Amino acid sequence: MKIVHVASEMFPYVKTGGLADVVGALAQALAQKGHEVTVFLPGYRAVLDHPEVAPLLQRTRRLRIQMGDMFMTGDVREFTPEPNLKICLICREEFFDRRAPYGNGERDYEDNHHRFIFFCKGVVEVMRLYEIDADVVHGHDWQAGLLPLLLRSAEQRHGLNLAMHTVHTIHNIAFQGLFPMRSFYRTNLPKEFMGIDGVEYYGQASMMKAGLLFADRVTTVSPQYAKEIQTSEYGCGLDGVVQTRAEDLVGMVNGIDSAIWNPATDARLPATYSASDLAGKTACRKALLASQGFDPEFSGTVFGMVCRLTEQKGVQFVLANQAFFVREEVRLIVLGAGDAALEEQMQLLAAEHPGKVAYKGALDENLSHLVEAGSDFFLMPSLFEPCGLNQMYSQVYGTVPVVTRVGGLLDTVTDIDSDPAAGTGILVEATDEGVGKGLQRALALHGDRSAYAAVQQRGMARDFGWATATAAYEAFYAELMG
Ligand SMILES: Nc1ncnc2c1ncn2[C@@H]1O[C@H](COP(=O)(O)OP(=O)(O)O[C@H]2O[C@H](CO)[C@@H](O)[C@H](O)[C@H]2O)[C@@H](O)[C@H]1O
Repeated sequence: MKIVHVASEMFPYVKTGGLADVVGALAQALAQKGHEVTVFLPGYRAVLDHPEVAPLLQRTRRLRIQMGDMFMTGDVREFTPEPNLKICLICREEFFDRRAPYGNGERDYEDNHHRFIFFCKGVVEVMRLYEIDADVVHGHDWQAGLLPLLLRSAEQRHGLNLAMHTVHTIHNIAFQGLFPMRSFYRTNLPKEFMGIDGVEYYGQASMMKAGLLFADRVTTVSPQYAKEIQTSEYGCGLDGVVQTRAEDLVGMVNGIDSAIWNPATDARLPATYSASDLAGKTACRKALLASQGFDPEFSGTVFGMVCRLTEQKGVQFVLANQAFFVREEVRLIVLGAGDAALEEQMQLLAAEHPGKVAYKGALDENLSHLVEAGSDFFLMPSLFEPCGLNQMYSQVYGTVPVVTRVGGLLDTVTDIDSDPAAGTGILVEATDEGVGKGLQRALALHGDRSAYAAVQQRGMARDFGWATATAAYEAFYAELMG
């Protein structure tokens, strides 16, 4: 099949969260299965400067993109990291040559709507220039939301076929790409799409809504989240729109990239290990504790957490339970950047209890692997979680996850009390008290070394590799094509 993915992030070139891991792994897995895969990304500074990209990069074509009543120039540069996989970067310095993809750390860039209208239009234009008649054009999240509409309108205008089918995947419905309706003219789409049956959302325009309404099929990243986003509790205001697509909506759990997240081969760790020999895990634990200024021989319980520091990830529940971490014979190690207020509170907690709590507010790929490998428990008490990757990494790294009963967490972690024979983690309610109970259950489990070891072994035996997810996407594409 000829498959085009359109996304704003892709590991290893640019990553702010799980979207990057998924796009990177899925595109590669499909290419390895013999499909002809093209991935479109914005030409961010991070990508252009990436050491694996710069030597391969070719500037291929100038682009002239209509944005309302003016034309903007840009260019497309491409590289081929491996057979069957081509990456096309839609470049325009003014839009994408910036320090970070979406904002300056304090606020989102004010021209994000122009940037991603330009990006989607650039994709369509390159597909036209290269005559890519794709079997499937698969867009991810709000940044690609306008693509189905723009594709179909370009096909009409130019009288050609660009895509047989379009798919839109929701990785997180909380981010919707809202922009002022007065900027809609920049899309050059017919006015009929401005209304309530189009992109209009409470007086603004919503790129996510455009993707949801106009893609042939909609997917999300777990069956549970597919159900949840049809409710007002989790739909973030778009539940009504999702309901209208219920028949075309499917939830498929992400995989994890076993070439990168595998304790037996992980080059980022000081020692590797497997279920049959956990000596390397002990070495990682010591290295993790030492890296945070703790005694490497500490024998209590080590809790780790790696996430974007936002309410979604339940950081507030951890902060609300700070008395637990201060009182008990435990260590807490948190890695995550994000919301300024949460960062400040976490910083304060670590500063007040330097012997017990460590916090690093930055993106650090190496440390994220060490936290996964060296902790006894991984905390992921999300308020909502479309799929989640770290709870899967944790299980295969022999680190017992403590997670809330939501979204993909519910689909991928089995509770040790509800199912003692198959349990791989601790599931809790998404409240301060629920998380507090989970922490106590973790302590009790860790106190019973043979019970803990059994849970660890069951987690490590689980297979979350991309083979299953890739097969699911292939079957889904095949069904789409009839
Ligand atoms: N400070 C830091 N340093 C290094 N690495 C860090 C880091 N902070 C986070 N990460 C990494 O970023 C990734 C986070 O992935 P998730 O899927 O858990 O969450 P995210 O909410 O970003 O993704 C959204 O999209 C994905 C993909 O579909 C869904 O799984 C998820 O539920 C949805 O919210 C992991 O690889 C993690 O290790």
